[in-house]
Amino acid sequence: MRRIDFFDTTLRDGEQSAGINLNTAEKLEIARQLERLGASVIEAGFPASSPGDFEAVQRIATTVRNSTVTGLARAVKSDIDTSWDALKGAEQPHLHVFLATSPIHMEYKLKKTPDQVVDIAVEAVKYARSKFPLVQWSAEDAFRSDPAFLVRILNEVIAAGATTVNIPDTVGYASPQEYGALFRFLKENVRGIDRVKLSAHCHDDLGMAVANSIAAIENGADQVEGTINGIGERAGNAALEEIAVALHIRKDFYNLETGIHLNEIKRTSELVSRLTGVMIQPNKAVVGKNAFAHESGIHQDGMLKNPETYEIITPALIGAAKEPLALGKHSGRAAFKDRAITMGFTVSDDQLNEVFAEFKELADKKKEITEDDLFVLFTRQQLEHTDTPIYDLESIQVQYGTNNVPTATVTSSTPEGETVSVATTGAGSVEAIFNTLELLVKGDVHILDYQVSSIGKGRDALGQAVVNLNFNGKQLTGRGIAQDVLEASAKAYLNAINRQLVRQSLETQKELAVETVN
Ligand SMILES: CC(=O)SCCNC(=O)CCNC(=O)[C@H](O)C(C)(C)COP(=O)(O)OP(=O)(O)OC[C@H]1O[C@@H](n2cnc3c(N)ncnc32)[C@H](O)[C@@H]1OP(=O)(O)O
Ligand SMILES: CC(C)C(=O)C(=O)O
Ligand SMILES: [Mg+2]
Repeated sequence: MRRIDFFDTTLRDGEQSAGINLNTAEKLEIARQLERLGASVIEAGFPASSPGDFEAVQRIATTVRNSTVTGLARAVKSDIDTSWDALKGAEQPHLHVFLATSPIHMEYKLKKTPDQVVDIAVEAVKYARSKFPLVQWSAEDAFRSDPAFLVRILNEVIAAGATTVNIPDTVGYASPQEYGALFRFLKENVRGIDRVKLSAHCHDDLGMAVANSIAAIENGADQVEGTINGIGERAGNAALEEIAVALHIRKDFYNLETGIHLNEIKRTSELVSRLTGVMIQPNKAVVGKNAFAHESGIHQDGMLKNPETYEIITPALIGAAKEPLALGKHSGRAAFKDRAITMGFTVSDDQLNEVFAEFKELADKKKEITEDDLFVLFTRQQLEHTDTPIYDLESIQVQYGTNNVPTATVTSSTPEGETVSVATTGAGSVEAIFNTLELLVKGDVHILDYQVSSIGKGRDALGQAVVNLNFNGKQLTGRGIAQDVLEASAKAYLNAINRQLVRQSLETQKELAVETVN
């Protein structure tokens, strides 16, 4: 049976979504889960883009063993060298190098003639192959490129040693029929195309990314690229879970295999949603909370008589139906560790002891510990473990009354090691908190977006706040969780700031290390 490889770019193109920034611990958790999901290739980041991305790619490359790990590079020697340093520890070092081929990108963005673009692409692929056994070359904005020029440059990069060639619809402009026809045309006209892997990479600007990816498969693509939950730049990328499930449910029609473990889909989707802070729309295909909810009487009647009347996918197929062991204040470490592993976390014994103590404290406060509560405990422990001096919220007090001006008082330790108390007012309680934190934090902060939601069900559910802000010119997302949404909001604000402080400290350490070597 013909096999389609799944190339997951959640950690690279997915992270390019406005407002998402994942640190190394978060990226590693997602990468491990993608490995369990059965992704053939995991694009872990863009090593030359920042020290943080370099570190994440390097950690993932040396940790993941059952998926090929790759990183993105421009057709520039220094990007390729940096990527080699990040990826050389991988089981099978793989580089993804790209260069735009459409007239508009070549003329206005690259300021190069088509001849120069061919030369640069060939040189980059040859140089990459002198280091990497596997090199994927992507023709950025391929769909808006001249097909004859695509044939020419693909002939050349394949001759130069590319092992995969990718034909992206970078701006999500294609229709399924046109995108499929382009793949058929390239299959028929490019020299040596059957010796390399042919890949499709679609964006969802017109809502056709999944349909276009499947059209490419129908016309000869060996690999599809996309992200979990379809996250990505602008309207996002093709949602890999939708492609995998569509190929499985319509196996009668497509007769293809993918290597994707479908029962890991739900867990992967939730992990990505929670770590990126990007909620899944309830009616989203496959992983939306309503994807299996039957609400109307006629549908419910049909379901009771025969579930197949209205259900073409079962929750069990994507791993959504498994009932976990209940955890509460009487539970011990064994069940707790088992649940951590089931939920996709990798915890050392020391980490486990630390989180277990927090779990017991929470279990004393709450009737029922839900999977959402546990998720918060595991991620908080992993994400806030840092030696970098940061802001650490000690207490918060908010005075609110319909006839008073809301006032917040915050006490926090600062990166300088002092404990500071600050108070000020705002139009509402949240604004008072944010205004107070603005006085506390050294630097320029602007709030861009703010959302609160409850985690789990019931009156004692935890509150989650997500704050998207600009700190000294950097766009950052912070999350905070607490029993009270006001405390969660303050924590989310400081979490965003602290993430940047940790990132800066990492960059300084890297620079010092380079200076020492030189
Ligand atoms: C379709 C895609 O998703 S492409 C991937 C997009 N992802 C990202 O851009 C995220 C990571 N990017 C970054 O961190 C930064 O853009 C960097 C580190 C790569 C480069 O930063 P800077 O050196 O400041 O350059 P800047 O981003 O302003 O401009 C990009 C430069 O790369 C050039 N460039 C763009 N694509 C390529 C390519 N594939 N190969 C070679 N050069 C390229 C541009 O023409 C521009 O060159 P110019 O400065 O001579 O005009
Ligand atoms: C870097 C390339 C593959 C890309 O993301 C695109 O063209 O959309
Ligand atoms: Mg893309």
